[in-house]
Amino acid sequence: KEAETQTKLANVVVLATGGTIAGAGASAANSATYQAAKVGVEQLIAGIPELSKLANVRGEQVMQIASESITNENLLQLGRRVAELADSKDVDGIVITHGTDTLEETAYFLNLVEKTDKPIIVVGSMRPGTAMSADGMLNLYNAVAVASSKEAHGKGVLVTMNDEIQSGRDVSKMINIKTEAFKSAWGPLGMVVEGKSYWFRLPAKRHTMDSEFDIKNIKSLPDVEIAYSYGNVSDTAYKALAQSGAKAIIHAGTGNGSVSSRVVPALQALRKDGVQIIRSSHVNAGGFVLRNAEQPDDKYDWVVAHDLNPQKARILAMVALTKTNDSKELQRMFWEY
Ligand SMILES: NC(=O)C[C@H](N)C(=O)O
Repeated sequence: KEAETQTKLANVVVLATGGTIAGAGASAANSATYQAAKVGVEQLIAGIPELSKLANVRGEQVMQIASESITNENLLQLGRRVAELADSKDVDGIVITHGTDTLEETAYFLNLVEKTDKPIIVVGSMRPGTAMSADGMLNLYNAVAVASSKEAHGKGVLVTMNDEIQSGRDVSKMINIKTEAFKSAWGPLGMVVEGKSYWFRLPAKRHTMDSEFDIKNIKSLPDVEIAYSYGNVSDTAYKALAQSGAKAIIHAGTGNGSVSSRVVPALQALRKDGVQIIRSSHVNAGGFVLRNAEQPDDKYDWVVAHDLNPQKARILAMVALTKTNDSKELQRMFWEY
């Protein structure tokens, strides 16, 4: 009987990349002062014996870094490993443990390029495992629960933090000191409670199986950079980024992705030189940038990022530029993904 239930469990692979979920502090009181990326994947899994009731779980250490240091090469390496595992008949679901600082970028990247309907869950924690009320254990338990569930198939890359199931496309780190850190302007897709998931809505944007992008066809990612806007901003950063080889610049704009009159001439000139200009917004609760609102995008041949924040806009721009450098095509992709 025991053996029978064992064989029915889903096979879930935990790909560990580091972050605070693998962090360690000097004392249990250190919830904010600690070193990220210290604990190995075997130890993370062994720390939660209850996982064995949810799935057959095995771990792989893909890298061991704090996520603020992730590079495009790291993204590609992770993406390729995820694709290999997703292609394997022996794998039913994939969990990626990740630092929270760039978790939203990696989750969105995988959401765009992984051609699978198998569950891919990205998870992190706000406190290291050594701290009182550490959140990593439950977040990881929830990630494995969702990864091993039938209902999570075909819903794109997901993020399980603070008992919520979020779309990897929409979710963003909104605060750096609370365990309730990850939010989406459009709300979570569901909840996971005591190892069971409860769903309320589905992602509307193209992802995974329905995406025109495939990690297997992406050899490298082009240089896309972000320039931040504010009162009295100068055009120095924009020009410098273009000069250093950026193929597209994400304008992390004020409000509705608005552009200072001090910067507009430089952006017009850069576009004429072939650099793609993509207007996003750095407003905290989620921007909503529309074409030809605030700036004449049609006239200047600029692109708008719509509701994608600057760091997510950078991910889509890089992936999109592997296929096209046509601004109209880029804009279509920014509406569809
Ligand atoms: N909470 C965290 O995971 C933060 C850490 N700096 C990281 O992103 O790796």
